[in-house]
Amino acid sequence: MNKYILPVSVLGTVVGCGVLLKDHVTGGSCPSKDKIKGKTVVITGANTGIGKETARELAKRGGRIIMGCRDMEKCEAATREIRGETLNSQVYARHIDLASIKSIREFANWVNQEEERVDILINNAGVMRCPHWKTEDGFEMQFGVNHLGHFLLTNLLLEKLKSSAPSRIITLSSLAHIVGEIDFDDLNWEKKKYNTKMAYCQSKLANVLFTRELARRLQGTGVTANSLHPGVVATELGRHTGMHQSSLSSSVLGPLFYMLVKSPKQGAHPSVYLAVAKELEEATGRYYDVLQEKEPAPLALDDSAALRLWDVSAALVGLKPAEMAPPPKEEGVSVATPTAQTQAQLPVTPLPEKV
Ligand SMILES: NC(=O)C1=CN([C@@H]2O[C@H](COP(=O)(O)OP(=O)(O)OC[C@H]3O[C@@H](n4cnc5c(N)ncnc54)[C@H](OP(=O)(O)O)[C@@H]3O)[C@@H](O)[C@H]2O)C=CC1
Ligand SMILES: CC1=C(/C=C/C(C)=C/C=C/C(C)=C/C=O)C(C)(C)CCC1
Repeated sequence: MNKYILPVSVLGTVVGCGVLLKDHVTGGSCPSKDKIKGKTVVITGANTGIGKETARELAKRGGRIIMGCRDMEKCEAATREIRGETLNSQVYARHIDLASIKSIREFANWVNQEEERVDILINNAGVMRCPHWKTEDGFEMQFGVNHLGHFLLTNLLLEKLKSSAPSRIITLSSLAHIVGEIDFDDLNWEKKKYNTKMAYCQSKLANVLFTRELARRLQGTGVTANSLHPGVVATELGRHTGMHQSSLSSSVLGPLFYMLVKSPKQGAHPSVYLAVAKELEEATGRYYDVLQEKEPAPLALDDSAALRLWDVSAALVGLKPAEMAPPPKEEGVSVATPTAQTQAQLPVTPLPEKV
């Protein structure tokens, strides 16, 4: 046996437990008690986990909550539960599948037509370490749902957010962004061997870079954009990791994990804080590690990568220049015209005709 394996494992376990304990201790309560009566919240992936607890807390604080989910049975069950508990009747279930451009456009059209305002958009839905699946439009699933889906949704709701200003966009990233890299030559994992962990990390780095470029484009509009890591939270996110199938996990590691990590209710505190706190009304372009503003990883501070990702993402999802946040005035024309390089990134499956 390699003599380093034992000390490295022990050190890894100690550091890992330290991170979990720190999260557990610091995730105790939401620092803001501000209410949001009269405000409308759109939140994705709200039928379970962090999203459901965020929706519940924001409903308690008086908001009108639009829960965007892909499984309507689960979504309606969650809205019934939240309405019953909070006595807030303005909690609604609406269909959105972030793995489908068509579905995202239908959801956004519905919100734009039916809702008077959107004050808070929470890009919460996520998928982690799934097999090498593709979205309806041919994108690698984690990049497609976690980044591209929210990129498109956010842009399609921007006019509504601007007309409701001051308003806020919150995107759930992860500490996992630190190990992520954006492979602009193969965003969809078509050329190299699929690595499901690194695909998740790439998508979470994309969340931070997207937020950075979005905040830059939204300067002066009254719409802010921030991203966050919610801590390590016991949710269904690990459903594709196989942990629940292993007997060691279910007998020993599972219960230990649940004791150490945060509950979904605690995991919702950062999203709620960024959504409601009066003192954060002008905070934008920031990354929060749980409740603390932190500098993200060096790759997440790369403005040219953020701009390039915006450009490629717009081309991939077929977002027209008139539909997206324009670059700041001094830069002139939109950067999102497809170039030879972005064309090369287009999915194998053709985009739907009506985009
Ligand atoms: N839990 C943790 O420790 C951490 C979580 N995060 C981030 O927090 C966010 C919330 O995750 P969490 O609550 O933990 O995970 P869960 O798996 O419990 O919840 C994820 C939600 O996303 C939804 N979702 C997945 N795919 C799609 C899709 N194609 N269209 C619409 N909705 C979809 C799920 O719907 P359905 O139930 O139908 O599958 C579910 O509602 C994610 O962005 C995650 O990356 C970041 C760091 C740590
Ligand atoms: C432990 C465990 C689970 C949860 C795993 C989770 C919730 C992992 C979270 C991952 C993180 C921290 C992602 C960061 O971006 C299951 C599968 C529910 C079943 C039982 C064992």
